[in-house]
Amino acid sequence: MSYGSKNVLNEINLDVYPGQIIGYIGPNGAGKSTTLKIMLGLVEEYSGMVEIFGEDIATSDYSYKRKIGYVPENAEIYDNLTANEYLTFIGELYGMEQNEAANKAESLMQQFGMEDVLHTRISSFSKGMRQKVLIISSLLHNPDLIFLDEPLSGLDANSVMIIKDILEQLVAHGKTIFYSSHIMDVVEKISNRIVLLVDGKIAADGTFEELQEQNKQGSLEGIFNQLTGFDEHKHTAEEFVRIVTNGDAND
Ligand SMILES: Nc1ncnc2c1ncn2[C@@H]1O[C@H](COP(=O)(O)OP(=O)(O)OP(=O)(O)O)[C@@H](O)[C@H]1O
Repeated sequence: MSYGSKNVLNEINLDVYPGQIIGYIGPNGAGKSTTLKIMLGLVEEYSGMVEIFGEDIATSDYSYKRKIGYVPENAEIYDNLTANEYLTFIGELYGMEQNEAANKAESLMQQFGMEDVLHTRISSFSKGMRQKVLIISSLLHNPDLIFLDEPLSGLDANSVMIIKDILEQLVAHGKTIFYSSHIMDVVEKISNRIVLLVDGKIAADGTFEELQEQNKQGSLEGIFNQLTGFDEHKHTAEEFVRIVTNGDAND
Protein backbone atom coordinates (compact mmCIF):
# COMPACT_ATOMS: atom_id res chain seq x y z
CA MET A 1 0.00 0.00 0.00
CA SER A 2 1.43 3.40 -0.99
CA TYR A 3 0.39 7.01 -0.55
CA GLY A 4 1.93 8.62 -3.61
CA SER A 5 5.54 7.47 -3.72
CA LYS A 6 5.54 6.57 -0.01
CA ASN A 7 5.28 2.86 0.67
CA VAL A 8 3.24 2.49 3.85
CA LEU A 9 2.45 -1.24 4.17
CA ASN A 10 4.52 -4.18 2.95
CA GLU A 11 3.73 -7.89 2.87
CA ILE A 12 1.09 -7.79 5.58
CA ASN A 13 -0.24 -11.32 5.89
CA LEU A 14 -2.76 -12.01 8.63
CA ASP A 15 -5.34 -14.74 9.17
CA VAL A 16 -7.84 -13.72 11.80
CA TYR A 17 -10.40 -16.02 13.43
CA PRO A 18 -13.68 -15.51 15.28
CA GLY A 19 -13.24 -14.98 19.00
CA GLN A 20 -9.86 -13.30 18.66
CA ILE A 21 -9.12 -9.94 20.20
CA ILE A 22 -6.08 -8.70 18.40
CA GLY A 23 -4.00 -6.00 20.02
CA TYR A 24 -2.74 -4.12 16.97
CA ILE A 25 0.21 -2.00 18.03
CA GLY A 26 3.13 -0.11 16.52
CA PRO A 27 4.96 3.23 16.57
CA ASN A 28 3.28 6.41 15.28
CA GLY A 29 3.06 6.23 11.51
CA ALA A 30 3.66 2.45 11.35
CA GLY A 31 0.50 1.93 9.28
CA LYS A 32 -2.07 0.68 11.82
CA SER A 33 -4.89 3.06 10.88
CA THR A 34 -4.15 2.51 7.19
CA THR A 35 -4.56 -1.26 7.64
CA LEU A 36 -7.87 -0.75 9.41
CA LYS A 37 -9.06 1.64 6.68
CA ILE A 38 -8.18 -0.90 3.96
CA MET A 39 -10.16 -3.61 5.76
CA LEU A 40 -13.07 -1.20 6.16
CA GLY A 41 -13.06 -0.47 2.44
CA LEU A 42 -12.22 3.20 3.07
CA VAL A 43 -8.93 3.05 1.16
CA GLU A 44 -8.97 1.26 -2.18
CA GLU A 45 -5.56 1.92 -3.73
CA TYR A 46 -3.80 -1.13 -2.27
CA SER A 47 -2.29 -4.17 -3.89
CA GLY A 48 -3.00 -7.61 -2.48
CA MET A 49 -6.19 -9.24 -1.31
CA VAL A 50 -8.37 -8.66 1.74
CA GLU A 51 -11.00 -11.27 2.52
CA ILE A 52 -13.60 -10.54 5.16
CA PHE A 53 -16.15 -13.19 6.14
CA GLY A 54 -14.54 -15.27 3.37
CA GLU A 55 -15.18 -12.74 0.57
CA ASP A 56 -12.74 -10.56 -1.34
CA ILE A 57 -13.79 -7.03 -0.38
CA ALA A 58 -12.65 -5.65 -3.74
CA THR A 59 -15.30 -7.66 -5.58
CA SER A 60 -18.01 -8.29 -2.97
CA ASP A 61 -20.92 -5.92 -2.51
CA TYR A 62 -21.15 -3.67 0.54
CA SER A 63 -23.30 -6.02 2.62
CA TYR A 64 -20.29 -7.23 4.64
CA LYS A 65 -20.06 -3.72 6.13
CA ARG A 66 -23.31 -4.28 7.99
CA LYS A 67 -21.49 -6.83 10.14
CA ILE A 68 -18.63 -4.47 10.98
CA GLY A 69 -18.39 -1.92 13.79
CA TYR A 70 -15.76 0.83 13.84
CA VAL A 71 -14.54 3.36 16.36
CA PRO A 72 -12.14 5.62 14.44
CA GLU A 73 -9.23 7.36 16.10
CA ASN A 74 -10.42 10.78 14.94
CA ALA A 75 -14.16 10.56 14.53
CA GLU A 76 -16.30 12.99 12.61
CA ILE A 77 -19.52 13.07 14.59
CA TYR A 78 -22.62 15.06 13.62
CA ASP A 79 -22.65 16.98 16.85
CA ASN A 80 -25.63 19.19 16.05
CA LEU A 81 -27.71 16.06 16.50
CA THR A 82 -28.81 14.79 19.89
CA ALA A 83 -27.35 11.47 21.04
CA ASN A 84 -30.69 9.83 20.30
CA GLU A 85 -30.86 11.30 16.77
CA TYR A 86 -27.27 10.41 16.00
CA LEU A 87 -27.47 6.82 17.26
CA THR A 88 -30.81 6.17 15.56
CA PHE A 89 -29.39 7.56 12.31
CA ILE A 90 -26.30 5.35 12.53
CA GLY A 91 -28.45 2.33 13.43
CA GLU A 92 -30.59 2.93 10.35
CA LEU A 93 -27.47 3.24 8.17
CA TYR A 94 -26.59 -0.26 9.36
CA GLY A 95 -30.03 -1.50 8.32
CA MET A 96 -31.86 -1.40 11.64
CA GLU A 97 -35.49 -0.34 11.98
CA GLN A 98 -35.81 3.17 13.43
CA ASN A 99 -37.66 2.01 16.56
CA GLU A 100 -35.29 -0.85 17.19
CA ALA A 101 -32.27 1.48 16.87
CA ALA A 102 -33.84 4.15 19.12
CA ASN A 103 -34.81 1.65 21.83
CA LYS A 104 -31.46 -0.08 21.81
CA ALA A 105 -29.61 3.26 21.85
CA GLU A 106 -31.63 4.34 24.89
CA SER A 107 -30.87 1.10 26.74
CA LEU A 108 -27.16 1.33 25.97
CA MET A 109 -26.99 5.02 26.96
CA GLN A 110 -28.63 4.03 30.27
CA GLN A 111 -25.90 1.46 30.88
CA PHE A 112 -23.34 4.25 30.59
CA GLY A 113 -25.39 6.43 32.97
CA MET A 114 -26.16 8.85 30.13
CA GLU A 115 -29.95 8.57 29.96
CA ASP A 116 -30.30 12.21 31.07
CA VAL A 117 -28.48 13.46 27.97
CA LEU A 118 -30.14 11.18 25.42
CA HIS A 119 -32.00 14.18 23.94
CA THR A 120 -29.14 16.67 24.34
CA ARG A 121 -27.01 17.83 21.42
CA ILE A 122 -23.66 16.04 21.23
CA SER A 123 -21.92 19.43 20.76
CA SER A 124 -22.36 20.03 24.52
CA PHE A 125 -20.84 16.66 25.52
CA SER A 126 -17.46 16.23 27.19
CA LYS A 127 -14.77 14.25 25.32
CA GLY A 128 -15.48 11.09 27.31
CA MET A 129 -19.24 11.40 26.75
CA ARG A 130 -18.69 11.71 22.99
CA GLN A 131 -16.43 8.68 23.09
CA LYS A 132 -19.14 6.64 24.80
CA VAL A 133 -21.62 7.66 22.09
CA LEU A 134 -19.10 6.56 19.47
CA ILE A 135 -18.59 3.22 21.17
CA ILE A 136 -22.36 2.68 21.34
CA SER A 137 -22.70 3.64 17.66
CA SER A 138 -20.10 1.03 16.70
CA LEU A 139 -21.90 -1.78 18.55
CA LEU A 140 -25.59 -0.88 18.14
CA HIS A 141 -26.13 -3.21 15.17
CA ASN A 142 -24.47 -6.19 16.88
CA PRO A 143 -21.49 -6.48 14.49
CA ASP A 144 -19.38 -9.64 14.23
CA LEU A 145 -16.15 -7.82 13.43
CA ILE A 146 -15.18 -4.74 15.43
CA PHE A 147 -12.37 -2.30 14.66
CA LEU A 148 -11.38 -0.07 17.54
CA ASP A 149 -8.77 2.64 17.03
CA GLU A 150 -7.70 4.08 20.42
CA PRO A 151 -11.23 3.50 21.82
CA LEU A 152 -10.49 4.47 25.43
CA SER A 153 -9.46 7.99 24.50
CA GLY A 154 -10.85 10.41 27.09
CA LEU A 155 -12.57 7.75 29.22
CA ASP A 156 -12.28 7.81 33.02
CA ALA A 157 -10.88 4.83 34.97
CA ASN A 158 -14.32 3.39 35.81
CA SER A 159 -15.47 3.60 32.20
CA VAL A 160 -12.25 1.94 31.05
CA MET A 161 -13.02 -1.02 33.34
CA ILE A 162 -16.51 -1.33 31.87
CA ILE A 163 -15.25 -1.21 28.27
CA LYS A 164 -12.55 -3.81 28.98
CA ASP A 165 -15.21 -6.14 30.41
CA ILE A 166 -17.54 -5.45 27.47
CA LEU A 167 -14.78 -6.39 25.02
CA GLU A 168 -13.98 -9.60 26.88
CA GLN A 169 -17.65 -10.58 26.84
CA LEU A 170 -18.11 -9.71 23.17
CA VAL A 171 -15.17 -11.97 22.34
CA ALA A 172 -16.74 -14.73 24.46
CA HIS A 173 -19.79 -14.30 22.18
CA GLY A 174 -17.56 -15.11 19.19
CA LYS A 175 -17.01 -11.53 18.00
CA THR A 176 -13.65 -10.64 16.47
CA ILE A 177 -12.02 -7.44 17.66
CA PHE A 178 -9.13 -5.49 16.19
CA TYR A 179 -7.90 -3.29 18.98
CA SER A 180 -5.39 -0.64 17.97
CA SER A 181 -3.91 1.38 20.81
CA HIS A 182 -0.78 2.85 22.35
CA ILE A 183 -1.84 2.01 25.91
CA MET A 184 0.37 -1.03 26.33
CA ASP A 185 -0.88 -2.31 29.68
CA VAL A 186 -4.48 -2.45 28.40
CA VAL A 187 -3.43 -4.18 25.17
CA GLU A 188 -1.36 -6.64 27.23
CA LYS A 189 -4.34 -7.52 29.43
CA ILE A 190 -7.21 -7.76 26.95
CA SER A 191 -5.60 -9.25 23.82
CA ASN A 192 -5.45 -12.96 23.12
CA ARG A 193 -3.16 -12.17 20.19
CA ILE A 194 -0.80 -9.24 19.68
CA VAL A 195 0.39 -8.02 16.30
CA LEU A 196 3.20 -5.47 16.24
CA LEU A 197 3.61 -3.39 13.10
CA VAL A 198 6.90 -1.57 12.48
CA ASP A 199 7.47 0.47 9.31
CA GLY A 200 4.54 -1.19 7.59
CA LYS A 201 5.72 -4.74 8.32
CA ILE A 202 4.69 -7.29 10.93
CA ALA A 203 7.51 -7.43 13.47
CA ALA A 204 5.78 -9.78 15.94
CA ASP A 205 2.60 -11.86 16.02
CA GLY A 206 1.56 -14.09 18.91
CA THR A 207 0.09 -14.27 22.37
CA PHE A 208 1.57 -12.00 25.02
CA GLU A 209 3.19 -15.04 26.63
CA GLU A 210 4.79 -16.06 23.31
CA LEU A 211 6.16 -12.56 22.77
CA GLN A 212 7.49 -12.50 26.35
CA GLU A 213 9.22 -15.81 25.76
CA GLN A 214 10.72 -14.74 22.40
CA ASN A 215 11.93 -11.36 23.61
CA LYS A 216 12.88 -12.08 27.23
CA GLN A 217 10.92 -9.05 28.40
CA GLY A 218 8.39 -8.91 31.22
CA SER A 219 6.01 -6.28 29.89
CA LEU A 220 4.50 -5.41 26.52
CA GLU A 221 6.07 -1.97 26.86
CA GLY A 222 9.50 -3.63 27.17
CA ILE A 223 8.80 -5.86 24.15
CA PHE A 224 7.63 -2.83 22.17
CA ASN A 225 10.80 -0.85 23.06
CA GLN A 226 13.01 -3.79 22.16
CA LEU A 227 11.38 -4.65 18.83
CA THR A 228 11.21 -1.03 17.71
CA GLY A 229 14.88 -0.61 18.66
CA PHE A 230 14.15 2.23 21.02
CA ASP A 231 16.34 2.93 24.05
CA GLU A 232 16.78 6.67 23.86
CA HIS A 233 13.78 8.02 25.76
CA LYS A 234 15.88 9.67 28.45
CA HIS A 235 18.24 11.31 26.01
CA THR A 236 15.36 12.51 23.79
CA ALA A 237 13.54 13.96 26.82
CA GLU A 238 16.69 15.76 28.00
CA GLU A 239 17.30 17.28 24.58
CA PHE A 240 13.64 18.33 24.27
CA VAL A 241 13.66 20.08 27.65
CA ARG A 242 17.05 21.67 26.92
CA ILE A 243 15.57 23.26 23.78
CA VAL A 244 12.32 24.30 25.55
CA THR A 245 14.26 25.94 28.37
CA ASN A 246 16.83 27.51 25.99
CA GLY A 247 19.57 25.52 27.70
CA ASP A 248 18.98 27.10 31.12
CA ALA A 249 20.46 25.16 34.03
CA ASN A 250 17.65 23.55 36.06
CA ASP A 251 18.86 24.65 39.48
N1 LIG B 1 -4.22 10.22 3.57
C1 LIG B 1 -2.91 10.09 3.62
N2 LIG B 1 -2.13 10.65 2.67
C2 LIG B 1 -0.79 10.51 2.68
N3 LIG B 1 -0.11 9.80 3.62
C3 LIG B 1 -0.83 9.22 4.58
C4 LIG B 1 -2.26 9.34 4.64
N4 LIG B 1 -2.69 8.64 5.74
C5 LIG B 1 -1.59 8.14 6.32
N5 LIG B 1 -0.47 8.47 5.63
C6 LIG B 1 0.90 8.09 5.97
O1 LIG B 1 0.93 6.69 6.11
C7 LIG B 1 1.79 6.30 7.19
C8 LIG B 1 1.00 5.42 8.14
O2 LIG B 1 -0.02 6.20 8.77
P1 LIG B 1 -1.09 5.54 9.75
O3 LIG B 1 -2.08 6.61 10.08
O4 LIG B 1 -1.59 4.28 9.15
O5 LIG B 1 -0.16 5.20 10.99
P2 LIG B 1 -0.55 4.68 12.44
O6 LIG B 1 0.29 3.46 12.68
O7 LIG B 1 -2.02 4.52 12.57
O8 LIG B 1 0.00 5.89 13.32
P3 LIG B 1 -0.49 6.53 14.73
O9 LIG B 1 -0.03 5.58 15.79
O10 LIG B 1 0.28 7.81 14.79
O11 LIG B 1 -1.98 6.73 14.67
C9 LIG B 1 2.30 7.59 7.80
O12 LIG B 1 3.60 7.82 7.26
C10 LIG B 1 1.34 8.65 7.30
O13 LIG B 1 1.98 9.89 7.11
